[in-house]
Amino acid sequence: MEVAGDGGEKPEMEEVAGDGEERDAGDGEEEGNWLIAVLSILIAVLSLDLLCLHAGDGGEEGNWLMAVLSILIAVLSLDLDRRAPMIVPIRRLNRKIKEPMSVTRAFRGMPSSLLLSSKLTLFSIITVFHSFEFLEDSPKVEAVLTHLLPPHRHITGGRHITGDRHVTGMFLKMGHYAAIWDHKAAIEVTKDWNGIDQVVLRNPRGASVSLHGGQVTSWRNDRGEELLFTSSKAIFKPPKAMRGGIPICFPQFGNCGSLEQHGFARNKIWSIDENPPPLHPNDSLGKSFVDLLLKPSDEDLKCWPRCFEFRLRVSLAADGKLTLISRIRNINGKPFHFSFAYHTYLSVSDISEVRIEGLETLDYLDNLCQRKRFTEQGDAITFESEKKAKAMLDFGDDEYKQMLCVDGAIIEKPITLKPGEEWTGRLELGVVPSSFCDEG
Ligand SMILES: O=P(O)(O)OC[C@H]1O[C@H](O)[C@H](O)[C@@H](O)[C@@H]1O
Repeated sequence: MEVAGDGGEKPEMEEVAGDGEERDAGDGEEEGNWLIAVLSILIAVLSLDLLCLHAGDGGEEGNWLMAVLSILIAVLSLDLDRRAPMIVPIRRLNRKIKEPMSVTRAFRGMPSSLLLSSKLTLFSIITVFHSFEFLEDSPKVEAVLTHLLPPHRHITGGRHITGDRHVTGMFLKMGHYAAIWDHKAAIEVTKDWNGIDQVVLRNPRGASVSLHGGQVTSWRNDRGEELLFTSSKAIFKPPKAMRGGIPICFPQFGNCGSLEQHGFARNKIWSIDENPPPLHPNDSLGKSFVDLLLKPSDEDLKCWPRCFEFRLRVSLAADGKLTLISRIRNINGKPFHFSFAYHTYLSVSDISEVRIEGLETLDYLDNLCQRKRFTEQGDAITFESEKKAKAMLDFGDDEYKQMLCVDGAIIEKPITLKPGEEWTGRLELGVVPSSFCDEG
């Protein structure tokens, strides 16, 4: 498998050419148009036939109308193959929004007759994008400590408090690195500890993602140092997710629902999606990445009867930034709700030196206090002890000192997806020079 920017994947940029651009015949969409055209010609012939049969008996007006309309539809459908005029307004519309291609290209491969109804989907995607972003700035936080850590903040050193809280962060920065660009970005499929396929991203630092759970198990800096935590007591046996890396919690976070703890996605075998709906070119070019797919099995449908497709892109940029993009789609049936988390186990050298900034004044639910709601008062969260490690089989008694979870999550107010709608949630992890290190 090859990566974009390395000659392997057709650059997605080609798809964003000008509004009047002609589309390639043979891009897969013409099948629907041809079908409509052939059906329309058939109706036209039938109408003309009826016209002959009933000539003079007063019913021919309706038949003429149908024949003319069918011919018109046939001509339009054939024309769609050449110019796809219905796609143009959607492209124009997308120009006005932030992420045009991620939405426009989601329409590819659909018969043109469905494009109009897809516009509704377009808006719901945007709404979801916005509501997801809204949470970052909202002083009234709906989820448990939902916030985007602002750039140039650091995680290191500080004051001490105790807690087991859910902290959500979409961009987390820490430590120090020097950037080196390596054009030999590539991915490689190997086996994980259980013989299950895992994808290794090399760009030039490394990251690994197992098809078991779609779980990122490793993310390294340019010195080969591991940035994600894995417990020395981790159990590497399905069906449980191993303790470490970035397990995906879906369709439920924690035990707030009828499903198993953190939902079933982290315990399932995902597949590699060779032909995913495209994302923005910036999400591909110059990065090594893999697209994974999870669809419900018959067994999943018994405990959670919702028709969904969960696409996960894991990508590694040349500067070492790790990005996870989840796209969850309701493919038919009834609306459904879900909660979600990237359960990000970060490796830290000493938890007593860790300091999380950027969450002040936000609300949180404290798991160690029966999920009571509090408002964060301090200028940073720090840790002085813990209360759960000893009770956890797959976690060393003292390992809490080397581990910190800061999750991008939707917890308190689940996402609702109507049929055809898609939700996207993005997690970006980067390493930046710490101001604390600089001061040192
Ligand atoms: O043990 P797991 O099912 O993997 O859950 C791991 C952890 O997930 C969340 O962070 C919960 O708040 C913790 O209470 C729980 O211990």
